[in-house]
Amino acid sequence: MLRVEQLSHSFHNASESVKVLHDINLFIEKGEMVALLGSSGSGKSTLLNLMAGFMKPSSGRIFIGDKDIVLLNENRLAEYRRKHIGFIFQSYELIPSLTVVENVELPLVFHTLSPSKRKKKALSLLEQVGLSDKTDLFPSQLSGGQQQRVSIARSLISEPYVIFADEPTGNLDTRTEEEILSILQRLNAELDTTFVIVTHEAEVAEQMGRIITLKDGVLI
Ligand SMILES: Nc1ncnc2c1ncn2[C@@H]1O[C@H](COP(=O)(O)OP(=O)(O)OP(=O)(O)O)[C@@H](O)[C@H]1O
Repeated sequence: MLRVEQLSHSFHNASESVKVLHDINLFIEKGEMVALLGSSGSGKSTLLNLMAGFMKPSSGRIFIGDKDIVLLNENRLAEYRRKHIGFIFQSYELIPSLTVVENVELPLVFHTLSPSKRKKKALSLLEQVGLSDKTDLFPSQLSGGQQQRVSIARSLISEPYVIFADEPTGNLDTRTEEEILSILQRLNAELDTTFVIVTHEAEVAEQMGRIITLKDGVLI
């Protein structure tokens, strides 16, 4: 369901062009939970950002389902991302002025679903991540692990084909990391949502169904 073919990417600055991904090919099945493992600078975030449609590759193809997202123009790509792709960031990226439930509802603002149905859905997801008692608080009133659980609920609300997570436990202590990983594993099993999780920690990667390793921009 997620297929990358001959993907390469270079960054250009004033004087030079630096190639950071070299001819990447990979296939991820629906419902898989995959770790993208590699040391700092190996190109993990670049690959994730390309697959999530945050930027365009220098060359290659990225199919999500049967759609090559590289061919979409900026507007179409933004719409596609909003409807079909979920994202979990290391630093949560919640909106501080919105409550927990409003943050979770946010990806559905352009959706045709009525406000009451949106809220119902958000509350149900917050229950699934164990935050039913925090729905009307603001992000600053939550711990890091709780904020990450809000962002997990938010990533699921549009029922995306795939959720990309960039070092989702990078800011958390070991015990909270375990909690977050077990929530992701449970959601993966229960909802059959596909997860691609970037990490530089082998212990985190070992808890996923499959490990894809990047070294110096090459899959090994
Ligand atoms: N916008 C950019 N402009 C120029 N070079 C970049 C840019 N973004 C990333 N790079 C370079 O591309 C390479 C891969 O970076 P990337 O962030 O994908 O690695 P990473 O494996 O995710 O690293 P980390 O674990 O430290 O986040 C690095 O050498 C980095 O310096």
